[in-house]
Amino acid sequence: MAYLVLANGTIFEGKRIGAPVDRIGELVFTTGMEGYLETLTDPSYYGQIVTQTFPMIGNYGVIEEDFEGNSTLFGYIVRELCDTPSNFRSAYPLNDYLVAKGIPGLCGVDTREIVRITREEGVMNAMICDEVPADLSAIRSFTVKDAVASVSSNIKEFFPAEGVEKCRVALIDYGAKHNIIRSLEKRGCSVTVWPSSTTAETILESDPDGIMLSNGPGDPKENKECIAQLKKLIGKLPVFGICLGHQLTALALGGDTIKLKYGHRGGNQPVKDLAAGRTYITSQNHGYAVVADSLKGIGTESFRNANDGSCEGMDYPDLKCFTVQFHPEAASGPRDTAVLFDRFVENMAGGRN
Ligand SMILES: NC(=O)CC[C@H](N)C(=O)O
Repeated sequence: MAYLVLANGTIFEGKRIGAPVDRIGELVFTTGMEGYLETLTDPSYYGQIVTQTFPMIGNYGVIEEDFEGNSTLFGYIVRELCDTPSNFRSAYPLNDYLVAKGIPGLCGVDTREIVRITREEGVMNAMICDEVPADLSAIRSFTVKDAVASVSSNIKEFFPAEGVEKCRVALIDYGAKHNIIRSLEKRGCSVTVWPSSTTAETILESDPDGIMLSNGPGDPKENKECIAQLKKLIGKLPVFGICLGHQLTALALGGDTIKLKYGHRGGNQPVKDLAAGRTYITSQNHGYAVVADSLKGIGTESFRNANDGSCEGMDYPDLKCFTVQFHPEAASGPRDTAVLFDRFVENMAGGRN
């Protein structure tokens, strides 16, 4: 028996999976019904213990081609872990992956109850452990720190366009999912991935046609240096920001972000396109949101979450910049908003500011 101990004192009993280590993290849940490999390899989960609400995980094993990045999450909680995967693409069972990556987890946990508590009380810290600690202060005081620096690449990397090169994109890697790169390559863009610590001057010297700002982990406000660099980039070239990239753009332009009660994670988040009046079902993974009102006169809210009314996108037409909170690259989840990559390519093909 092992335990998941929540900061509010609730204790769940379960069976160990993955690496046999104790770990504290921020406990979150994802409602994705598939895509556990993409979840496990999305760098935006750095510092978090992820609970899967879908009751059986691991039944199609591990397929490395589906990975979105490095595994940086701190823990993994499932109702039932399948150790007899059946899929022609599966290379090995999921537990082998968790062990190899040093990710501790629990199975046999009532994940519905975790969701109920998190929805009622808000997101909180928790610990995966073999023995319940007498004092919960270490759990309560944990915070996710230096998240972006911990997951961003240290080196510049180049990915050629598929077919004829139409545009050259500079992608700032705050913890980018691979499918952002693939979505651009497919549309005739070559992509240079830059570490998050790169200066605006270095990026501008490389003479790209546009700048893509990736997703990434942690509190957007922590990234003071990245925000300072963005202030020098926005307005110079077409910009497209996703998730953390959306939040950092808002902060760079003088706007504000807030922490949501329990965030949006999964492949079934309804988002309304405010100009077109239609709603898309989107893939999401975030705990913070932009305060649209804080950007009055600077940008307009383009998308809004149909469940809780939080901001899901901003347009800054004068700056040839647009950003979204959800994930148009999907992986996993619905691909309905992939058309936003086409909009970015059109902005780049239309010339520079
Ligand atoms: N996927 C992301 O980019 C997440 C952004 C940010 N870390 C948040 O949780 O809101």
